[in-house]
Amino acid sequence: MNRRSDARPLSNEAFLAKLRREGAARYHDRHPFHLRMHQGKLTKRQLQQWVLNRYYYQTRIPIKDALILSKSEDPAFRRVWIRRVRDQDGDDAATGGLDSWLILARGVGLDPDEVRSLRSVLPGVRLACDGYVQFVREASLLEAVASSLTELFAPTLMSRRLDAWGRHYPWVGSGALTYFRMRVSRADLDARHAVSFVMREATTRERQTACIEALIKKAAILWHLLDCIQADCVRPSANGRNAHARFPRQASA
Ligand SMILES: O=C(O)c1cc(C(=O)O)c2c(n1)C(=O)C(=O)c1cc(C(=O)O)[nH]c1-2
Repeated sequence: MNRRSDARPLSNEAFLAKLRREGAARYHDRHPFHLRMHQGKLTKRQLQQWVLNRYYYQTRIPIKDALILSKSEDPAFRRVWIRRVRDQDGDDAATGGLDSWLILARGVGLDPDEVRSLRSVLPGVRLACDGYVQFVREASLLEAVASSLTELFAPTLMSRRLDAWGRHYPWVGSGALTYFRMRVSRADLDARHAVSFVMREATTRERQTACIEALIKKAAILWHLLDCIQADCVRPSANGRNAHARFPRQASA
């Protein structure tokens, strides 16, 4: 990694191209668990395990975004960024992203209260998501914003996911997929705002390098989350069938 302070900053075009290249190469759309999901190869229980564990990630998002808010001295920045907290928490108890995720949980046959309780979240998933919050807590505002740039790749993944779920898992029902539908445009909007901030603030090569490293770190966190889910529920058992360890309660209705 080039840390020389006399290296000239990349142009915005070259910097953004490098962010895209480094991020895309590591983004979790390529993870074997996602590939299996998109090919329709996940069982109902594996899909449930993903939904249950990913909820923990969702609950960390508004917390890390509140940390980012607290790092900014700029009302204009905060005015835009605070929308991310509201997007997840909603204006009331039934309108936010977290609630949409619980509708998804019910759609895949899970008990939303069980999911909300977080008590069945895998330890490794907890560590990965807490690692994201910890990173943002300790990072500069610029690095923290740069770490959100995995969202550059999220709209394409959401569209692919919507298509795959409609095709391969029709039993889930289209109404349960509102969260993904909503994220296609929201992630795009969020990423655009984050990109313009990063382009404006990363004025030296060192800062640009720190942004790229932050994005790589975040991509690794998302990847590790899926590694944990896969290790728990996709690993082959001795007789060649998938093992389903420690499974949460099913929805009663
Ligand atoms: O389902 C996904 O694949 C996925 C990926 C990402 C991402 O790429 O960071 C986010 C989300 N979902 C998401 O729902 C979300 O709210 C979100 C916020 C952030 C962030 O870092 O600020 N990433 C993501």
